[in-house]
Amino acid sequence: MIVYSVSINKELVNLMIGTTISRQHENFRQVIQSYYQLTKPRIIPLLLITTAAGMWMASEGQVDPFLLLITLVGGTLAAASAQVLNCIYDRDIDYEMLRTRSRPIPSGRIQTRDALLFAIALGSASFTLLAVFANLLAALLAMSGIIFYMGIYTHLLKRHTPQNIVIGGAAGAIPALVGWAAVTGELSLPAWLLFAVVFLWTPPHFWALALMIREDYAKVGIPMLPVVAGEESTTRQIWVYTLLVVPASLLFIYPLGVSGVVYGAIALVLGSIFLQKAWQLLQSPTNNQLARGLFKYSILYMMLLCTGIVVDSLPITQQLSTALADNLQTLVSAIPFLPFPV
Ligand code: HEM
Ligand SMILES: CC(C)=CCC/C(C)=C/CC/C(C)=C/COP(=O)(O)OP(=O)(O)O
Repeated sequence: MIVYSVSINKELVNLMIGTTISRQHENFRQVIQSYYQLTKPRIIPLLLITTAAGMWMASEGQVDPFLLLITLVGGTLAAASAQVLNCIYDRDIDYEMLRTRSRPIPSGRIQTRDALLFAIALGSASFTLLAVFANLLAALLAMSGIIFYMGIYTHLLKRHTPQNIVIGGAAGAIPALVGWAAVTGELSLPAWLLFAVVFLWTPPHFWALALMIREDYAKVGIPMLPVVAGEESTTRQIWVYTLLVVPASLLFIYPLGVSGVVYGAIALVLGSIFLQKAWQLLQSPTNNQLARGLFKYSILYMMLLCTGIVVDSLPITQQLSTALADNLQTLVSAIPFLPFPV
């Protein structure tokens, strides 16, 4: 009888220990998940793609894999730090907006003080990694990205002017500079052009989204363009920036000469679709489906444009384009009585 009750008690204790351990395990998993969410992780891959494009262009298709890894990890840490600081600063409005209410700080899963320590740790790790294994310029640029996003966009502009994302968009374009600087240790014209392309792309990217969620912004008094100026004016400005970004993306080919025909073909196709979608939205400014389509496409556009830069810079692509150009020249010169020399 006694033996029987001892064995039951043992089982009970084991069960309780097991439950406690699995509950602790579950809590730990939730804490990690909350810190992860605090960094707004879905945006980071595209920022890194612009960094990678800068690196490939700067190294003419032959990137040192170790430097690539270091720069992408350093860039991730910097972007994560910037996003955590933004989450801390905006916790009041994030609590009010439907889209952001369940973020870790407004939902009470992470305390502000802990988030601040996390942001400082991420920023310090990024600076150290980039300064030690890439170079000081890349590290300082990444830090300027954090300061610009937090100090200029989030603090000075976001709540005060409908031009917030135009000027603030510069923060999102800095990762492209980080990539170029990590390879060369300086910033030259192609790096600034890549910066300009991301900068000009940001208004169509963001305002298309803002058109869909303008009520949320209006509720918390954020003067996003669709709230202040209405749909027609917003779609007009989206159209203007799309008209600027597409030709800007072609300047890599001429006059800069850092990208070739492969990139040119990709940029032309992508640009035409971007213009078509922005034009359609301009014709129907209140059509949410079109706004959603443009927002989604803007992400695909930047992803593929940067991929185009990378593919074009690869030595194999360069060889193929040279061979293609030579063959074309031979073919053309074989045509008799051409009115011009080849
Ligand atoms: C000031 C500039 C920018 C503003 C205000 C802005 C704003 C936003 C907002 C509010 C969202 C929705 C996020 C959510 O639902 O939580 C978003 C999505 C996104 N943004 Fe931007 N953005 C900016 C610049 C950029 C840049 C420079 C990039 C990368 C190059 C980028 C990449 C993305 C991506 C990939 C998404 C989709 C995330 C998902 O899958 O939900 N954004 N952006
Ligand atoms: C080099 C470096 C570290 C650069 C920083 C790049 C960076 C973090 C860009 C973020 C751009 C972005 C998604 C802004 C949205 O902010 P929001 O506050 O309007 O978005 P929300 O409404 O979703 O909170």
